Amino acid sequence: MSTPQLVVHRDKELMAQAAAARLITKVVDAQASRGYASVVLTGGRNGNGLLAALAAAPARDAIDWGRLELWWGDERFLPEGDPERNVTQAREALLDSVPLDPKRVHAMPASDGPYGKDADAAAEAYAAELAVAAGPENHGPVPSFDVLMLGVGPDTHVASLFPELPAVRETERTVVGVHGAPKPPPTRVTLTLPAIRAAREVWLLAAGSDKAQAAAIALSGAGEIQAPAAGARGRSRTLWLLDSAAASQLPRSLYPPASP
Ligand SMILES: O=C1O[C@H](COP(=O)(O)O)[C@@H](O)[C@H](O)[C@H]1O
Repeated sequence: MSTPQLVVHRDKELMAQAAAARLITKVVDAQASRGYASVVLTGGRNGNGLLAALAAAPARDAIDWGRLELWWGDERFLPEGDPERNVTQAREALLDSVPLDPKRVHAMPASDGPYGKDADAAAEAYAAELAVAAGPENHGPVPSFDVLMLGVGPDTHVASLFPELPAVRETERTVVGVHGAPKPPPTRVTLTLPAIRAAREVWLLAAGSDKAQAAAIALSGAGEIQAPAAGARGRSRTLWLLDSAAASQLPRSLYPPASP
């Protein structure tokens, strides 16, 4: 697993634009070398900000949208089309305005879908979908995602892995249902840390002063059960993309002050 690297931008707008530019390059490179790219999207303000910046970037046309596999790191287990669902927000920010192949858009099940209100069954089904997509060259029952993005909650949660809840302790299953999440809605579906760690690159997005303490805790040696963001690592690269407000409480050893 890789050691976290940090990139700090002036503000959240610049962070979103720079992350969008970085994602375009990553996807174009993967498509050039392998024919397709696979990306895991995150919900939350910073993830949606990145998607909106991508929608506004002229270079977005460099991506072959029909050869992009999209997955989600977590979902709020709500009815299809609910405005609080991560996929609904992603569609609004970007997905509805680009020519994706619907067969390659792997949204997590909704609470009015085939599994009804059973978030555990929905999680099992998503795990099976991931397993089908994983090839023999992959490291286990999930594809080797090119980039897996994660927002970071003020409590250090990533995806729907909240501190101390059973989901963050999962070591076998790749997707689990979450019950009693401290952030609404209480029922969710999430990738687990083993699935997250199958990604080539994991990018953690943190902008705003409400993320400063979480970033400082996760990057200062905290355990992943207490601070799930600390356990989110990519196989080749772990990249924290921050704005200066979110970086404001980092220890100086990690983020030295700018030279005069
Ligand atoms: O509920 C969620 O929250 C986190 C963080 O969101 P933010 O708005 O505080 O940035 C997000 O990463 C996750 O996907 C989402 O379901």
